[in-house]
Amino acid sequence: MKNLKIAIIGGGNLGSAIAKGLITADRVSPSNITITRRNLSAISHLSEFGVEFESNNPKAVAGAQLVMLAVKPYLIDEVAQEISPYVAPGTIVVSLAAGITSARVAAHFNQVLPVFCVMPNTAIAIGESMTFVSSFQATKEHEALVMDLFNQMGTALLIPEAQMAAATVLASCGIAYAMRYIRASMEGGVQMGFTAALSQQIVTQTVKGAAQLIAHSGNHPEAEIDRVTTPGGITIEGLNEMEHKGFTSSVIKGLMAAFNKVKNAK
Ligand SMILES: NC(=O)C1=CN([C@@H]2O[C@H](COP(=O)(O)OP(=O)(O)OC[C@H]3O[C@@H](n4cnc5c(N)ncnc54)[C@H](O)[C@@H]3O)[C@@H](O)[C@H]2O)C=CC1
Ligand SMILES: O=C(O)[C@@H]1CCC=N1
Repeated sequence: MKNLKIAIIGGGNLGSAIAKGLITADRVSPSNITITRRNLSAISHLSEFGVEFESNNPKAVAGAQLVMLAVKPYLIDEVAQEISPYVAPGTIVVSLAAGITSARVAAHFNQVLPVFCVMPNTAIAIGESMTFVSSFQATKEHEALVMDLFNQMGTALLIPEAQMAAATVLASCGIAYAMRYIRASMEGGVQMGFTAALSQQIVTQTVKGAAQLIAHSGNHPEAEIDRVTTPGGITIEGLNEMEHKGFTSSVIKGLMAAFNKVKNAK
């Protein structure tokens, strides 16, 4: 794994986060990772990690054993076409583009290649991603390699591609929805008199504790809520007011709006 040569095409938010995650996990040598972007100065901060930079995509993929496509979905066809003649036989192609099928990516290559759709979230930069993987034209060995790679940077699950749209919404977009809850709570904290910085510290630790409680116990969240909620007490006042204002319904409606968007991606 250390010697695996990886090209990351598109050093934006996700591509850079993956580069950092790979290096932090210490399973791939930084010098074996090449990251591309049209404007290289925008990713110069990654030089401290020891990765290679390249503005020429064909050069970056030549010699790579695994190529990650981390450009916006509307650029996937163009980039796959561009690199197709330079990709060595047997190269593993990982598409990170939300809403783009692996068959569509695979069709751009003039040879049969193992293609994976991989959907992480930005916590991949710190090894805490929830990542989904689906495979196309791949062997069990390819699957094991890709799963091993992404399991180094959080938790990876192999799923049928048909579930990828829902997975994208719940985990990849989901990290933004969780952040929005954190921000809302922080604003409440400021209104109650905490500084923004202290409010952030309090809410961050509280949300981390909540996530770890259910992760460790496997309990349903409502069982943990029951432990907090004194009958006729303070917590239930807040919970019920949030529900009167449509908290659960808002979250589900937001998820479904995102789900419809990703299912209709072009
Ligand atoms: N940001 C996220 O949390 C997640 C993003 N994704 C997917 O990852 C992909 C990238 O998303 P982001 O990183 O958010 O976008 P981004 O816009 O931050 O990054 C894309 C990068 O590709 C570069 N680029 C554009 N054309 C290029 C080319 N021809 N050659 C090399 N680089 C080129 C852009 O300059 C940009 O820096 C998208 O397809 C998105 O659906 C998937 C899961 C999560
Ligand atoms: O918002 C987006 O389109 C991308 C896909 C998943 C997370 N970010």
